[in-house]
Amino acid sequence: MSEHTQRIVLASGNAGKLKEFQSLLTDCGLEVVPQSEFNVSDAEETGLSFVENAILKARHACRATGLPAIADDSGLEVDALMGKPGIYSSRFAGVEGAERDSANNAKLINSLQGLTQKDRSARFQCVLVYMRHAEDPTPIICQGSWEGQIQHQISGEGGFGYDPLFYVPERDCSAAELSKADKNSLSHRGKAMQLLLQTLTAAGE
Ligand SMILES: O=P(O)(O)OP(=O)(O)OP(=O)(O)OC[C@H]1O[C@@H](n2cnc3c(O)ncnc32)[C@H](O)[C@@H]1O
Ligand SMILES: [Mg+2]
Repeated sequence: MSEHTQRIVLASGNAGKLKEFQSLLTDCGLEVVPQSEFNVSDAEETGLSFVENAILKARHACRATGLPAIADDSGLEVDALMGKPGIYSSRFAGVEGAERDSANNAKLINSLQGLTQKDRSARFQCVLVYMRHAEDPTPIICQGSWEGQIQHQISGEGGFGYDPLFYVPERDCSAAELSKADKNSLSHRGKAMQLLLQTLTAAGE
């Protein structure tokens, strides 16, 4: 990483992700500013993969600000649902705004009714894209995943999204019951961010 602090836009409108990024990026020498501070709107997620959507988000933020951007596209793959909701995780129940996460969780609980623990395997996926400018032909792409199971009921107050339903075998609790630091050390996002920081450091960027 170069000696001066590089301002980078964080191309996400998700407050839960932003909090996690803040702690993942402290002391890394980067000044990461949420896209809301530049009044950047949410990008249209028209891709068919996490990679495509993360690129669309990053490019949209680069274009609007003229700065490098980091974007995250992530989601939950449930084996019993053949990998759904996947890239459509935030749109699973079709509800926007403050009720979105609870509506998605309620729909997931209903979708898996009658299934025992052995049929509830699932994983979070996260793709991070670092784009230097809107026409960057070689964006850095890093991925992380996190294996777990879908609980029958929600538990815990932390995290966001599907965390209250995501059982973490290593800790015998839900992702919403982990401390922030513990979630970051285990999670799909934490793993992808570690890879991204290593790659940026190795490239001297
Ligand atoms: O696109 P941006 O603006 O970043 O915000 P978003 O919430 O729409 O984010 P995504 O399009 O990447 O959708 C990912 C969804 O997957 C879920 N998700 C991703 N990471 C998660 C995590 O760490 N814990 C719980 N749920 C998560 C959550 O419901 C998100 O809304
Ligand atoms: Mg989104």
